[in-house]
Amino acid sequence: MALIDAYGRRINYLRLSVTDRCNMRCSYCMPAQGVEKLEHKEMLSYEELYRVAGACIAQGIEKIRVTGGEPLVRKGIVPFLERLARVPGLKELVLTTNGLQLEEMAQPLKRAGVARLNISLDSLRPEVFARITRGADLKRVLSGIEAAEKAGFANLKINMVVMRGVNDDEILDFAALSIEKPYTVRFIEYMPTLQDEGWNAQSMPGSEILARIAERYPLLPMVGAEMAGPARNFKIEGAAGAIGIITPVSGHFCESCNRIRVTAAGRMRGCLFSDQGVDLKPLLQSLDPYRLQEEIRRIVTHKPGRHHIAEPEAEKITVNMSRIGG
Ligand SMILES: Nc1nc2c(ncn2[C@@H]2O[C@H](COP(=O)(O)OP(=O)(O)OP(=O)(O)O)[C@@H](O)[C@H]2O)c(=O)[nH]1
Ligand SMILES: C[S@@+](CC[C@H](N)C(=O)[O-])C[C@H]1O[C@@H](n2cnc3c(N)ncnc32)[C@H](O)[C@@H]1O
Ligand code: SF4
Ligand code: SF4
Repeated sequence: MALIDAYGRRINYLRLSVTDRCNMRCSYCMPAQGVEKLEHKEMLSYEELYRVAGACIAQGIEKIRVTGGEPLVRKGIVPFLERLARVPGLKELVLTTNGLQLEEMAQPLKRAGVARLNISLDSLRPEVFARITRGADLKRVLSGIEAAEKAGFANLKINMVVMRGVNDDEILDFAALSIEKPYTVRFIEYMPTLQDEGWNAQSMPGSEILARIAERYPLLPMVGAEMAGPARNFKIEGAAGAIGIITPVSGHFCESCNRIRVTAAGRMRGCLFSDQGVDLKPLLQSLDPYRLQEEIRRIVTHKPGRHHIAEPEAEKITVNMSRIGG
């Protein structure tokens, strides 16, 4: 079965946020005081998440990315992933993490059947990293990345949100990382999810990021893989890894969007930047197993064509990234 939306886009990728809790407080993701936490009963249980994932896979989802908050802080995550990885029809189970717990968890995640990891890392300088994350220890994340490599995770992706005046002076250092290491280092435009004053001044267009890298290193364009996310990829000649640019603000990739989301509060939504969605909890109580599948199809049918975040006259909505999962 295939899920096709009103714009003819094939939806085969689910981003599943398993918790709103996080052991970092990145400045671009949450306000300094943090965000109001969900109560445990407001979140889906693993059993419920498993049923939602199963219903999505039965409808045509082939790739699930587990995210959060920080997915690795939820107790029992490894057995849950192990069970999820075995659902027939699921081609790829992948995870996005801040890397803080990978030193201990990389091997168990590999054994559980997680195919790939994307790791967020916004600075290679301890003080800058601590400032952006409001206190996290860079060393632990770097050891976590190493542990992931040792555990056998190939094609690690490193996600860097570029912020002008904060970490843009490290763009070339991150690009150089892709020369030595077989990682795909991805530069992400800062999105106005918090509607914070001055985000526009900090958000750096992908074209400028690319130009800075291309000035120093010749870049070769690469072809995108099937079920790939939103990045455009390049390679520095002779590099072990690759470079990706994700431009949700300056050049949105909505026309090729292939995803739906489930938030930590158990809402399925069609678009990162739209409030439209459905509360899955009552559907999971229903005795009719087809109601959940019908609602998944309805969300896909009504999926918005695109976001309008870069348009000054558009309605401004605050997007709680740690609940939605990015
Ligand atoms: N605007 C927008 N941004 C997205 C979307 N999906 C992911 N992102 C952002 O892209 C960045 C990277 O996301 P990841 O969690 O690594 O997922 P991905 O890029 O889909 O990963 P791959 O499947 O490995 O390509 C994060 O900043 C996300 O918030 C999307 O559908 N719309
Ligand atoms: C919400 S986090 C959840 C997973 C995990 N905690 C992590 O940080 O990788 C998922 C992704 O969203 C990205 N993100 C959060 N807020 C963002 C923003 N305002 N602009 C761009 N990317 C953002 C993060 O950099 C991260 O790569
Ligand atoms: S959810 Fe991810 S991006 Fe948000 S504060 Fe936590 S580590 Fe940072
Ligand atoms: S903003 Fe919405 S439509 Fe555009 S790529 Fe993201 S989820 Fe898809």
